[in-house]
Amino acid sequence: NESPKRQWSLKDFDVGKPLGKGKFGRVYLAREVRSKYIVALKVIFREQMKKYGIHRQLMREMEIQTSLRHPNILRLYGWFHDAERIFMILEYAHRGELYRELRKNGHLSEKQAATYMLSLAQALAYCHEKDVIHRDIKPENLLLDHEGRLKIGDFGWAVQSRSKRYTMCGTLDYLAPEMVENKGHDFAIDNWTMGILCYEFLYGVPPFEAESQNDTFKRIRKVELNFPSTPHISTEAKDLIGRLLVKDASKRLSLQEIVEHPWIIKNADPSGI
Ligand SMILES: Clc1cnc2c(Nc3ccc(N4CCOCC4)cc3)nc(-c3cccnc3)cn12
Repeated sequence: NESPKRQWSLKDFDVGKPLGKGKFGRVYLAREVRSKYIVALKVIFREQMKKYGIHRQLMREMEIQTSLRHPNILRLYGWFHDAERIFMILEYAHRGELYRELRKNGHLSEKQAATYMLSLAQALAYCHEKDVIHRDIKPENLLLDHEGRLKIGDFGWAVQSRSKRYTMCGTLDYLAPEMVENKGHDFAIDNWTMGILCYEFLYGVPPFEAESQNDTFKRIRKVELNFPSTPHISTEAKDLIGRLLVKDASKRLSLQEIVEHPWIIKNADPSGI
């Protein structure tokens, strides 16, 4: 039973400190005045939207994120606008960006990495069931709630479609070969990205990082994957990464196979924490 979509406005919120800057605007801590409920308020300037021509993409993002209900997907409760800004009322992730945790500790334990991989696989399986390809799962878009549970935060590049997509998106390090070679891509794109993320969770750096953009492209195209000797990572973890970072998209492990992989079964905490 849907709560009636009420019309929100800025006067319904006490706006607090900025939480961070996104690409097209800022995110603020805010409290809904009547319920005292804490939310994150993402503010995007119409000027910026026009300049980057992201109006359609933003509307698509909001349609998509509003319709998704999953413990590992950040809720979008609603939105409103005034003359110069669009406001998105988002679930507040109390422990901020997973990125910060990764930078603070250098790399994650195998148990923590496997737990986040399981949460991601379950969230993406849910998205794919609803024909949503996220395409931009990178640490900056991953947030942690008050219990440390992973939340996919930003659906900025998500698309709702079955057809192959051609728009270039994502940070270089996360681009899959089919995107670098500008072939079409589909759901398997998120599986490639999970391989990149798993590697980065365990080693603290993405696998194809290189001095120049060109070198990164070359390493991605050749899937030039090597595992440093430290930190020591289990063979099962390397096996999972090796089965995701596969050039032929049709040969990558499916989300279901990720969930059933021995390394995940052995190390992931099903509670997501
Ligand atoms: Cl959407 C959305 C929902 N919740 C958040 C959030 N939450 C959040 C919580 C806590 C801390 N702090 C915890 C103590 O140490 C200092 C940081 C930061 C962000 N951050 C961002 C964001 C966006 C861009 C850059 N940087 C952060 C977006 N968010």
